[in-house]
Amino acid sequence: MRRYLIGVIMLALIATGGVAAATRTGTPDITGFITDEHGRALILHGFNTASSAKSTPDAHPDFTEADLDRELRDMGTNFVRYLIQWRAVEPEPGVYDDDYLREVSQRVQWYAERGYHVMLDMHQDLYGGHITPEGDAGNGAPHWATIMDGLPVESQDQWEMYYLEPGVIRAFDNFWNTTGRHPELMEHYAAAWGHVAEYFADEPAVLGYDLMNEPWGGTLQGAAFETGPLATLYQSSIDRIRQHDPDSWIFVEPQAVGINWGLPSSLPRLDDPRDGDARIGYAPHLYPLPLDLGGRYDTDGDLIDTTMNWWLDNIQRTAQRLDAPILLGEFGYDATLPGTLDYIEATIRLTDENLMGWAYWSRDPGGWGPYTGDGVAQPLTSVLDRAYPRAVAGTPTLIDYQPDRLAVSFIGSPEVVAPTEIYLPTEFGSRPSASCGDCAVEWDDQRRILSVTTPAVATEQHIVVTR
Ligand SMILES: CN(C)c1ccc(C(=O)NC[C@H]2N[C@H](CO)[C@@H](O)[C@@H]2O)cc1
Repeated sequence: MRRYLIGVIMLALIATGGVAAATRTGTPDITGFITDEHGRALILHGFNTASSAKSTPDAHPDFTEADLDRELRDMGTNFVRYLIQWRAVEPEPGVYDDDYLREVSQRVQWYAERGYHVMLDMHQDLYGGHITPEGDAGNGAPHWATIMDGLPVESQDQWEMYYLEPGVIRAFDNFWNTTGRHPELMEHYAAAWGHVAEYFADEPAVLGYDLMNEPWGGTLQGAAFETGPLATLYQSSIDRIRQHDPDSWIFVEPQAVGINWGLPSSLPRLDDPRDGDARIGYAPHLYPLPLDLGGRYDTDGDLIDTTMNWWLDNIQRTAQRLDAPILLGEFGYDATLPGTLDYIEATIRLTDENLMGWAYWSRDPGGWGPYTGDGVAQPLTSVLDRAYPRAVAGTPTLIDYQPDRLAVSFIGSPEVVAPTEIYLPTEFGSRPSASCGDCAVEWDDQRRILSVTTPAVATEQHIVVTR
């Protein structure tokens, strides 16, 4: 049955022109970079932290400062897609819980003190916890915004199937105002983002905001959804954020269904009213359909590679339309299955080749995660512990990682005088050497970061670090 489904999907993807990208050649289609306050291009490596925030009463992830120290020591990450919940931000209509935001801020400080960049993800799955009386399915929206008009939600063994329940579809249709009866819900959501941005506008560690996790259009799907209420919500949220926060990056996601798998998105370009260059980022997720159907990279690797290339071509096409840099907001799989570590490595190699950052799904303990529930490191940590350029003093043109060396090339800039920072795992030893032409090199053995200062000129710079 699974093979049949995969065959049908291949035909569908071929029909949509996806197969045209099966054999990618040439230089990557780069649509800009996420930059820091020094003008450096950021290559972000980190985790979604954490799925547990969906169900904890206080909406904070089960994650401690010691957990972060372990992650930094073991994998040298510099980024977090940090899950927050609308239910906690706005527990009653127009009433914001600043105690919750203060508690979020305390956790943001953990990251700030360790040089991380934080993206706040207004996370939802299945609309919200109030789609079932037990609160055991969805997460995100508060009770007052969950309007199902009495339609049923039957218990489901597979969590994704809740999305097809009449009550859940109606909750989404009321939120998107597809019913025409609740325009206030999207207005509340955008205003909540305005309040969050007002709270964090002066927090330098907060890189930006991911406006909605994996949007679902209810009865409205595809282009009608993405160019309709989804674009409307994004634009009103951007406008609300920019009333308080002129400089943070604002990230948008396509609808999850189809695009996670490799199909094209119709998301339209959005306007950033800030002074200066737009700071809108595109943050799609990657879950190749053959894996979603229960495949494994050791047995279905060729098809997975093909769909990953379709995914790449389609997200780059959307990013060009949005004129936005790409950040892979989620990817991951059951790391206890044969082949998964090779899949994860292949995904990270794809992000290197296309000069994009990523957030692994997720930081939670368990088969997909880097640690067991007892904090014991899993083999996944070794795959994710990989040399990479955290910040680049210009426009990156190459990231080429091999087990014994890392090559980074970029076009320098007179406006960027801060050094290029490269994280090196312990395999590179405590005295790594770099060839970098006319440059100055500084090694921080504690943080395992090599700082390379190159001429601030608009010529191509090449750094090669060897073990
Ligand atoms: C039917 N719909 C709308 C649907 C189905 C499946 C996913 C999904 O697997 N998403 C991938 C991962 N992302 C979330 C967190 O953002 C995780 O719970 C999923 O494993 C999303 C939407």
